[in-house]
Amino acid sequence: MTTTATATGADGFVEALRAHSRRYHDQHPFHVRMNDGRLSRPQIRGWVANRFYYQENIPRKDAAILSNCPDLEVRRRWIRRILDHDGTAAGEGGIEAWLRLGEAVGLTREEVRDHRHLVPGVRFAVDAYVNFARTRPWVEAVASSLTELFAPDLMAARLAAFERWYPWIDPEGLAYFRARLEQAPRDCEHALEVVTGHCLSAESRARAVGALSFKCDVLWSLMDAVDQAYPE
Ligand SMILES: O=C(O)c1cc(C(=O)O)c2c(n1)C(=O)C(=O)c1cc(C(=O)O)[nH]c1-2
Repeated sequence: MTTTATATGADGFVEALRAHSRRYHDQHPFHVRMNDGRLSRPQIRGWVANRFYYQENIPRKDAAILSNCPDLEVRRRWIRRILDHDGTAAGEGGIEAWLRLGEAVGLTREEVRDHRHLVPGVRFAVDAYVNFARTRPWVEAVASSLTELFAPDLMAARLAAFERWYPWIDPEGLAYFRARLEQAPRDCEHALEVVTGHCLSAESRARAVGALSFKCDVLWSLMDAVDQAYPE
């Protein structure tokens, strides 16, 4: 990508980050087919079961960022992400909402939780993301979360597509995506504030852009693995 070359001035930096929308997984052929209503029930089920591994690892990724972050004020806000996914009691939170999505598409909670459908490429992609957050400087890990800048448009399109093309899925099962429509903009506003506040040199900006590029690869690889496992 040529985007790293433009990661110099403050405006150019944000522009270089936003330019990654061109590499976002909304353009992956599997997502395109999903939003065009062209996926079969087994394909939808395969995606939901595999994406669960991403969902359950997001809070572990965020805990890794917290453990590496020396800034009290950042931690105070970042911790909210873990609570959003884990909830604060049984029956709450994003992971629970994803399990309900699983039930709505015809999967038992057990078969989603025990990873029997999880394919190696999805495991590798998600594990790479968690390892990145554990081992890279925390600001880079924050930058890698910025794919969420592009997520709300995809969530809105996905909600509309599911209601239109997949009427066999109980709309109540889509609550996870509705919640993300509000959570993602709040989360990425904070992440962008952290990244623009900490990355002041050309070098640190290039590293942040590189981190976002890596994350685009994580999401794309995840979709490649699902696409290959559940062919048309
Ligand atoms: O369904 C999607 O397309 C999608 C994408 C992303 C993303 O762009 O990383 C996230 C989510 N969903 C999501 O639900 C979520 O909680 C989330 C957390 C993060 C992150 O990197 O911290 N990304 C995403």
